[in-house]
Amino acid sequence: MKIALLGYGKMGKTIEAIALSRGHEIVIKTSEALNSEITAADIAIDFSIPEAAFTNISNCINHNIPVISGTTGWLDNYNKIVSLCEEKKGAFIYASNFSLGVNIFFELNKTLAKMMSSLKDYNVDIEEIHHTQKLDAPSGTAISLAEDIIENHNNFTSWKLDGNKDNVLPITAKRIENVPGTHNITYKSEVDTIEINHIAHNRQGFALGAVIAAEWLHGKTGVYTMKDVLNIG
Ligand SMILES: NC(=O)c1ccc[n+]([C@@H]2O[C@H](COP(=O)([O-])OP(=O)(O)OC[C@H]3O[C@@H](n4cnc5c(N)ncnc54)[C@H](O)[C@@H]3O)[C@@H](O)[C@H]2O)c1
Ligand SMILES: O=C(O)C1=N[C@H](C(=O)O)CCC1
Repeated sequence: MKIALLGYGKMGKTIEAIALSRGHEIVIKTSEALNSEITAADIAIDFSIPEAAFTNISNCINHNIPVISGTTGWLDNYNKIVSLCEEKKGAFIYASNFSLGVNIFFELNKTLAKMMSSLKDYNVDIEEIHHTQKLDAPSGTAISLAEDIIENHNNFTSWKLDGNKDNVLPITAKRIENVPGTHNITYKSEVDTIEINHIAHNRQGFALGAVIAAEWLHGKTGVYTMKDVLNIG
């Protein structure tokens, strides 16, 4: 496939290497708003910044280019993209985390939340740790994990960064040099602790998942998720 990389930072460069190794061609790579036509590409992969994602994705859909987005921190506009995609009969996948490991972790998190739902002696919290250049907090992955706990556990109605109220699931965000992405979910009582975690060792897993999603989406129309791509859960 001819791929446009919208965002050529840490993730864009990792995706480029994996896409080339799988026989794809990079026809556009940009680290700023695109001036040239996107139509040279078969598909676009957006890993840019929160302020740019909505425009980048809309531009692709308006030009009938299928688009994958891994950019986090723009989801207030997600429903607008879904509507645009339906109107234009476009193709779109967003995932807060494209790695296979995290998508398995998402399923574990839902199952654990269901199992813990009636056990009132446990306090739950989510901790995410990322590198110091990350622009958004909490991470998109932590928000996905929180939304899945809220849906599957009776005790919570919302989440909050550093929250400490009943019925509000607290998320803690830490920033440490060079950490690619760690997520810990902890259920703690007076007598014991149950913890599940996912630790990314590098960015390869995110990038491979994004390229696999692009290969899967090419030739389809509609709005999909990584659950559709990986057929898990
Ligand atoms: N979904 C996932 O699996 C996953 C994994 C890792 C990172 N991310 C997300 O991907 C995004 C990028 O992460 P990163 O680590 O590569 O960041 P980065 O800062 O290294 O790269 C972002 C790049 O986007 C460029 N940019 C700025 N404005 C732009 C515009 N209008 N159009 C295109 N590019 C523009 C910047 O110049 C920069 O080169 C972040 O939102 C991050 O949270 C998601
Ligand atoms: O490095 C980042 O930035 C990451 N962003 C995603 C998120 O916000 O969850 C995925 C993990 C890495």
